[in-house]
Amino acid sequence: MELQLALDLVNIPQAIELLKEVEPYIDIVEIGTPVVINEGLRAVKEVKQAYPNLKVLADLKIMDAAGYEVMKASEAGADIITILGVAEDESIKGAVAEAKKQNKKILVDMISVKDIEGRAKELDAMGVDYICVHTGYDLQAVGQNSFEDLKKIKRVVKNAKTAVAGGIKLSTLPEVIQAKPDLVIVGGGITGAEDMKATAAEMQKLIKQG
Ligand SMILES: O=C([C@H](O)CO)[C@H](O)[C@H](O)COP(=O)(O)O
Repeated sequence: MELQLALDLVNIPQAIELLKEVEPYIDIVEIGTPVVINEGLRAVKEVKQAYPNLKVLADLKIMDAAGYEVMKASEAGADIITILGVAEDESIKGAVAEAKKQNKKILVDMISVKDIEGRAKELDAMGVDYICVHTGYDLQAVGQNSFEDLKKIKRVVKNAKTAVAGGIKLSTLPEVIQAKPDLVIVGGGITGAEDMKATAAEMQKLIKQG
C-alpha cells in the first residue's frame, strides 16, 4: 500500500517548500488539478526537477485528446497521469497506448461514474494501471465519501491497482486501510493539518502496518 500526497491549493514554490517537510513519508506527489490550471505543466516539471526520486502524478483529469495530453504530461516528467472514468473508451485506450509508449502509468479517476462496478470491470479490461474511487470537493461538502465504492471495486478489479481519494483524514485512515487499497490519496488531511510532518509520518506508519 502506498501513500500519495495531493497538492491542490499551492503554487510551485509553495509545493517545493512543503515537500521538504513531508517527502520522506510519501511515495507519490500529486500535482493537483487546480495547480495545473494555475501553473500549467511547468508545475510537474519543476517539482520533478526538485525531487527526481519522487514519483509525480499529474492530475489532468483528461476527458478528450487523451494520447496528446498524456504525451505532454510525460514530457513534463509525470510518472502517472489521470484520466476520467466517464471518458469515452477511445480516449481511455488512447491514454493507455501513449502511456505504454512513454513508459508511464494511467490512473482512472472514477469521479461521477454511476455504475462503479460495471465501469471498473471495463476499465480493468482496457489495461489501465490504477482505478481510483474519488469523492471530489463538491460532494465532500455534502458529507459523502468513497469508502463503500472502494469495497465495490476491490470485488471486481483483477489486474489494475485500486486507489481511493477524497477527504481522507488521519481519523478515517484506519477504515480505508481495512479495505486494502493499493494506493491511498490524501490532500487536505495532510496539508491542512497543524503538524504536516507528524501527520504524514503517522499516516505512513499506519499504511506500512497495513
Ligand atoms: O482530486 C482532487 C480534487 O478533485 C481537487 O482537484 C483532490 O486532489 C483529491 O480529492 C484529494 O484531496 P483531498 O480530498 O483534500 O484529500
